[in-house]
Amino acid sequence: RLELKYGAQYTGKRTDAAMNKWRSNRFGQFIHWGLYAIPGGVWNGKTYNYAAEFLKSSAHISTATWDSLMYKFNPKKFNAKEWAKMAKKMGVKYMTITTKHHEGFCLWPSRYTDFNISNTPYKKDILKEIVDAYNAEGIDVNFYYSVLDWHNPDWRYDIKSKEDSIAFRRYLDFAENQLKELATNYPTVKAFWFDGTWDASVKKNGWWTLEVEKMLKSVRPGVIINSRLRADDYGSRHKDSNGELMGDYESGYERRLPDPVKDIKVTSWDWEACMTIPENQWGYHQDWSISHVKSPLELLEMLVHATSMGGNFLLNFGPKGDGSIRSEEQNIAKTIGDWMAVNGQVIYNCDYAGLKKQDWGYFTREKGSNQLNMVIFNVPVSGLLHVDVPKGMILKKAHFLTTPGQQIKVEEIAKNQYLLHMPIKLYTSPQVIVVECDNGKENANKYQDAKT
Ligand SMILES: Cc1ccc([C@@H]2N[C@@H](C)[C@@H](O)[C@H]2O)cc1
Repeated sequence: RLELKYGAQYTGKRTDAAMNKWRSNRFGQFIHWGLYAIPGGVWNGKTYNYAAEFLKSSAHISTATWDSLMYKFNPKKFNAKEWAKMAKKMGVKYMTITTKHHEGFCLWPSRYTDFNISNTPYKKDILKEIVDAYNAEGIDVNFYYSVLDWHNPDWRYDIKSKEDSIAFRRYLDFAENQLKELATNYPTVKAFWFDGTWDASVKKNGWWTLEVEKMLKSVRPGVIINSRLRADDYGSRHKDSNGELMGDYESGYERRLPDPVKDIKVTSWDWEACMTIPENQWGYHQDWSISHVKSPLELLEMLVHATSMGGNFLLNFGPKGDGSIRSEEQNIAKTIGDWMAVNGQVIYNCDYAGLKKQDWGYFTREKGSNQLNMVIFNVPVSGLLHVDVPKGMILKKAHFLTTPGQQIKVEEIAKNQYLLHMPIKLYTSPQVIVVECDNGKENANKYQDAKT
């Protein structure tokens, strides 16, 4: 093991109330909203297929031109309460919003830069309106903050000279001041989601990433920090040079999920996957015909997949420049929300159940419960749902979550193997079966292993 000054500060999962709430939330709404939402991926009549929040670079727009978009930011259709109501109906328990993305524009009236909401025609503290509206709906609010900042002249991608290190040190002070401002002025913030930390300049300043984590936790005790902020003494990110996870949860899954077999080890730490609805658009893009747009059921399966592996799922919305939410996103919120209203108990406060992944879908289990949840996406033509149980686990009764009176046949077919007999019919939404189980029982060894 290497002696590290800026490595992981603890090992294992945090079990304090704030982290237990973060974990039990499971389902969150990501919101990417900034000046990039105004052009929405189109510049001088040309559509750029790359991520809309990168239009400044994909369309080679000068900083002066891009920054002048600030004078056009005046979301006439913005209504924080409507956003929060839609999120509530979708069934999210938390929301993470871009306070400042790579463009450097701040949604809050920061006293450390004029490139902020107070100098737009909108003027008001839009971040406060959003935080208050979501909190009023009982939804926790987390802040995304990009360390990478295209606007601030002190930003550096690498440190190649004395001037670079002097300028970048000014930048790090600026960023730390902004973060302290956010943690102080928005006291209900529950977590910070850092992005834009992959460049050499940040990797060479691992000390700063630990200083920021400590500062935020002293200003806002219990606050949760993602691993993506952190670099250690040797520039190792997310996990330190001893392989220990830094920050409070792993945030390496972006537009992808851990494999239920190959990546099963993620079940031993906290993690979150963030996901776009199109193939790769975080900010609003006018033309979603340029890539696959995930259906509500595809996204719902990802949410269940994440819960089944003990992780959170953060689904991204990109509001338009005028503050309205596009119809595809409204539809997804409604469809997922309708399912969550009936089946949310197999997501909220649920975790990895400890069983082997099966083709028909996913297992989840509520902490300390003797009830096993089975969420079925792929109904077998036989109607027979195969279950392999760990040694000592016995399956007893089962029923569809929505029809507790109607038993589903549970048949033990071999040592630690069961079949559940699912009625064969057309199902048009993911089905949930709850199974009463006993642990720590010795199975009657009535099954003979073959000799080979
Ligand atoms: C190469 C690359 C850089 C930054 C990103 C940002 N991280 C996501 C969470 C979004 O904020 C995206 O703009 C994505 C890809």
